[in-house]
Amino acid sequence: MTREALREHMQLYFIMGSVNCKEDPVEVLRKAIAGGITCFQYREKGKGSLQGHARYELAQKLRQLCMDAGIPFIVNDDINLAIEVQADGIHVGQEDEPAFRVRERIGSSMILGVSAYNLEEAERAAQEGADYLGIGPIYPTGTKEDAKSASGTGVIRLIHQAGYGLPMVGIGGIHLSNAWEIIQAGADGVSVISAISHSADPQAAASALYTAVQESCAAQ
Ligand SMILES: Cc1ncsc1CCOP(=O)(O)O
Ligand SMILES: C=C1C=NC(C(F)(F)F)=NC1=N
Repeated sequence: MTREALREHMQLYFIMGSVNCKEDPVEVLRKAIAGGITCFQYREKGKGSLQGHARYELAQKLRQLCMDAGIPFIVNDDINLAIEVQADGIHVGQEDEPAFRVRERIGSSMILGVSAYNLEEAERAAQEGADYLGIGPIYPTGTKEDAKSASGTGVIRLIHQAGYGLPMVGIGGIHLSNAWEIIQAGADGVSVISAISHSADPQAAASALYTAVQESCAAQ
């Protein structure tokens, strides 16, 4: 996938695991896709998360939905699972394997996403061959237990101005009311978990977010 195609897919990047949903994760993703998400990450983490065969089974079902919809299916952290289910990509955080080692394992065909909290981490990720960056947490979030303190949109502006040219999304506490600030600061899109996964109507939530991002991009 070209960098520009990937940039397009970063507009509304939904992330979810079974822990983030009250309903059946397969149904939540089906609705989110109907609402217009442009990329999906399977992030099975935290208390009560699925392991082993149950995790593999769910990953396969979610991957099939993404394939049918033509959107990238990214796996968080679990490189073996990503390779096993032939995911389109892997996303790693700063505490995980260093990006350059992950790249050695997955090769150049898989998408490699890397989390960055500040300019220094973004710089290192760019040097180590990341295909996109996830910057955050931008706003306070209750979804990731060990999240660092919310940085605000300044770090997105800083990294955008550094001009690495990598597609990037903001993440952390993003909702319909603040999505425009993420785009206005220079991100190519927004990444959300609870704004969609906790919604009574994931399709409507995704659709509203997608419209908000589209309008913010047009205003840039
Ligand atoms: C995975 C992750 N990384 C930084 S914040 C976060 C959680 C984002 O969840 P939400 O969109 O519900 O705030
Ligand atoms: C911790 C994370 C930070 N950013 C992203 C993404 F939005 F995909 F870039 N995913 C994560 N799991």
